[in-house]
Amino acid sequence: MSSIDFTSVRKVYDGEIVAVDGFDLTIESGEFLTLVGPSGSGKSTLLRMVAGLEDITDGTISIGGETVNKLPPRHRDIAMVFQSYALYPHLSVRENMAFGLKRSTNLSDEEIYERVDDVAELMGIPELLDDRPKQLSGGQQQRVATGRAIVREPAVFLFDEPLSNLDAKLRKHMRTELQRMQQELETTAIYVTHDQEEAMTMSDRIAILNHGELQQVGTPRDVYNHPRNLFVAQFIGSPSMNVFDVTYEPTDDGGRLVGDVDLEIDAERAAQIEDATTDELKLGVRPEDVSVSRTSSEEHVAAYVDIIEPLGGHDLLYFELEDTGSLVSTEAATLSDDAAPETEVQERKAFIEPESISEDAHEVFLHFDLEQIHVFDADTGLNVAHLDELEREIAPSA
Ligand SMILES: Nc1ncnc2c1ncn2[C@@H]1O[C@H](COP(=O)(O)OP(=O)(O)OP(=O)(O)O)[C@@H](O)[C@H]1O
Repeated sequence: MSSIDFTSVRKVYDGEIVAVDGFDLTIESGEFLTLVGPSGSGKSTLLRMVAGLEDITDGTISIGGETVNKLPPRHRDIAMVFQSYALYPHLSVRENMAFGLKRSTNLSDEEIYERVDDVAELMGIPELLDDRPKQLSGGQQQRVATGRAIVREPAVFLFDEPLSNLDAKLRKHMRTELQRMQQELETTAIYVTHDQEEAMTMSDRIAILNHGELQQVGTPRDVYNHPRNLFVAQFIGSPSMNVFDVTYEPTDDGGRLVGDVDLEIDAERAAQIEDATTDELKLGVRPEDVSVSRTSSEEHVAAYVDIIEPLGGHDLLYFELEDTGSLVSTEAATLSDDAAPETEVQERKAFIEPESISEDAHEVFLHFDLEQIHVFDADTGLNVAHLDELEREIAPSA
């Protein structure tokens, strides 16, 4: 078990392409940390620098307290699992799993095959040990590739999108398997993925990257509920957070957000907004924090039903705002046929059944849960709830 420390890590390719810029992070021993971010944000570069497959332009990376910048990959005590499983086609599963150990340790054949048997048991593949890779399904090959990494008992696992070649169902299954395996072994792991659902379900913490810079690191719940900036807010969560352009107007007992929508806010949030660098703000609200009703109230936003996407367990509903035409998504439970009538959800659902969309009565009123809204400074993208925290970072002695 080993912690991993990144200190001011920077990577520049060809003297001009800045792939990673001033990356600072400590991954605790035994932690499962996922790196997410859009394509080109520097995830693979970071992973490859930990593995020793890429030079570090500036800064240091330490594993278990030892700086590894100049250490060759084979001395770093890491094992990497890639998107392509890279199994040797002419070797059996048993030989594939034993291959690395035979080359890099002084263990006897007997000890090596004993370890291979134990790991095959852990990965649920003992009956495949005599097969060749081409006889295996994608999921089975993935297990062998992971098993081959585990057999080496490394201090650190590095996963580079290991599930992206699998179909959706198998992916979910393997996600659970990898989690179980990691909990059992308690090996420090860095996992790179595009798939934010994978990140949310598997990780102890998630680090979100954009343009080579760390945007936020925290538990899945933390980054979802308290996004530090607009980028994180929109990147994490599916469907994405709804975002509106608004400006702020003070009132006697708080303030109002006015623009695409018009909402009253309390004094605490008003005080946060007053610290923003600009009057231009972005209001964010997650789909599950928007509710729909037929009746108007003081704090509502008038909208029209646009699209209904049935997703099985629930429906995803899209509305167009009456005044501005902005689209808003929200979620509603799908009703079973025998659900009690008169429930609020059923009434809501009945009101927006597709048949009713063409009728005049399809105007609805959206209510935002004011406790759950997020406000961002449009210039800096920062969540106004984090502005004072940022000031402390900039001027720690103040
Ligand atoms: N060998 C290389 N030479 C030059 N530029 C590179 C090299 N590898 C990566 N880059 C650039 O560095 C930046 C970060 O790339 P990287 O592959 O780390 O991103 P990523 O987040 O892993 O992307 P993806 O999700 O598409 O794999 C990109 O601009 C990319 O074009």
